[in-house]
Amino acid sequence: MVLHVHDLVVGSSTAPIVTGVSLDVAPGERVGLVGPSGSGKSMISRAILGILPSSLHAKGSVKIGGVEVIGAPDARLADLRGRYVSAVFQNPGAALDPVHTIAHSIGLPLALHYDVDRDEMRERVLRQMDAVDLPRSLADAYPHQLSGGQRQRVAIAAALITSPRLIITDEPTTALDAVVQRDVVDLLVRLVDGLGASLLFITHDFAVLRRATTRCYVMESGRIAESGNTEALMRAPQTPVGAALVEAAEMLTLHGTASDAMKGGTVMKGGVTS
Ligand SMILES: Nc1ncnc2c1ncn2[C@@H]1O[C@H](COP(=O)(O)OP(=O)(O)OP(=O)(O)O)[C@@H](O)[C@H]1O
Repeated sequence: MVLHVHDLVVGSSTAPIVTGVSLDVAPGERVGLVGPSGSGKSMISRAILGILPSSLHAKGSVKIGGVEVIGAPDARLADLRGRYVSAVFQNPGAALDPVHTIAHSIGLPLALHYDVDRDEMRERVLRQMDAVDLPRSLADAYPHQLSGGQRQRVAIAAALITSPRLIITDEPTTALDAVVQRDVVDLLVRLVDGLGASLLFITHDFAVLRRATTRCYVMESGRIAESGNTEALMRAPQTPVGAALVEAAEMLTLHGTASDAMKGGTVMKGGVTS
């Protein structure tokens, strides 16, 4: 297994947040973790990445590529995060450093974890920009000059530049409008499949999950309520929380209209569209 979570408990000294979650992600598999706001999805992703707030603790087992994460020393976790597992979070505007160029942000994981000379770094960054459909002319631009969709492409480029085996995304497209959201999800799926990597896609939105995953776990109040094939679960959810999330997704749609397309294709300085 690329990711094996067994009986994970996350909480503070007074309150449990995640209460005994087990889940698996196989090599090359795209798996969803879906649940209402506050159900504990982000705490699971943080426990997996070893970045829980200091007031919270984790018990149980989280193995990434067979390596136990819970209780592992920080240096080992940092190395694992750089080489084996990457994350893409919501709101890349906040995640990207405003004083650094796009090329710097994309190349940073490579610079931190591998010995790569300047010319090779530039070439790898430019190739990575091609892979996420960002024009090379943006290499020396700054995050504020890009649209939300372009910034999310920068975050994806940075997350994938080290060719990780597992990518964890936590609501990566929530801040984007429908058409840009669909394009970013499709791009992520294409790149993850191209790398032969695995994806754990965290969201509250089944409409997005259907595009991104083949199997999913539904969370409610810190535990897994049900799991199964994403399409099958959407056709026949077995729990009230599953049914409510599917119903909510049916009211939204990822098939954009002409007016969505107008909104999505925001023309940026230099005539670049998102
Ligand atoms: N530092 C913290 N200390 C104590 N409780 C916390 C802390 N951070 C979050 N929580 C609580 O943990 C619960 C789960 O939060 P979490 O962010 O994992 O939910 P989520 O399913 O990801 O929700 P959303 O979709 O809104 O991001 C919430 O009730 C939240 O209030």
